[in-house]
Amino acid sequence: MTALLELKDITIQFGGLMAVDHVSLRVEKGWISALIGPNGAGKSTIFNMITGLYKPSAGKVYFQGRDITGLKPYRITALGIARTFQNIRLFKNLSVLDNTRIGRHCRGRTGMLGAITRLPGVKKEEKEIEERACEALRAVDLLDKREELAKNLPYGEQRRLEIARALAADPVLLLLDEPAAGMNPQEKQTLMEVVQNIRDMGITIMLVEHDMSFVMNISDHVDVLNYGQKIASGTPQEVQHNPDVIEAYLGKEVG
Ligand SMILES: Nc1ncnc2c1ncn2[C@@H]1O[C@H](COP(=O)(O)OP(=O)(O)OP(=O)(O)O)[C@@H](O)[C@H]1O
Repeated sequence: MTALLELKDITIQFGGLMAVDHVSLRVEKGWISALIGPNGAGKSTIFNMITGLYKPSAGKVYFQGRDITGLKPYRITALGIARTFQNIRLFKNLSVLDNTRIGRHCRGRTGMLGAITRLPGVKKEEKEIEERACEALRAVDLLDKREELAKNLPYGEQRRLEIARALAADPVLLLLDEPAAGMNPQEKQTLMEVVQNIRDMGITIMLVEHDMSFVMNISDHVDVLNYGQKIASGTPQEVQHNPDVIEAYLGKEVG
């Protein structure tokens, strides 16, 4: 069966550095799939190749069976892949709702001219954008904060707002880059519930995360990278007991 996302032998070099070295992996529809590995292993670089920010020097990215290698980021978003970034990228002085609406612009039809000239379709589209943005906020449990300015939200909620913005693009696959970074245990618990809720909405999730207990608790599948190479793949339990994985984490307990 065709995987929702499939990387085949993707490779990228930066100067002499092989940042990602012939990595193949699959993400099946409905999974929460994690990509883990020590610092500098190549995890974010893989996200950047999936989303079109970097073009692999070799290998292919397939999404829903279609070759999307090297497509522009906006085309990849339009095909159904949305993402968050490691660092917070909100418009701090805009409301929570407006920040979420921005995520929807890739689905807009009427464009700038329509908005300026107030063509009949615009009002309908604006209403639809607002409805979808509210659905995304509900999914991350922030709907009651929609009128707040983004900068007034506590840290954990700002990170959930970023997820809402990505959700507003109506993704089939959502990529989360270190979603739990910097969160306290309560914020992580809420995030875990939110991620599971999003999966239950039928959206497949791939995440990069350093917090091993978060990863091991939430994931259906884990791929492990070290120095740009894939060293293990399987269920959380399988990778936790894999000697190569234990060694990559320098004997630290994984999980
Ligand atoms: N644009 C770039 N130019 C040069 N080197 C880069 C670039 N992007 C990433 N690298 C290098 O590629 C390697 C992999 O980086 P990447 O950010 O993908 O690692 P990571 O696994 O996400 O690490 P972390 O967990 O610390 O975020 C690192 O050695 C990094 O310095």
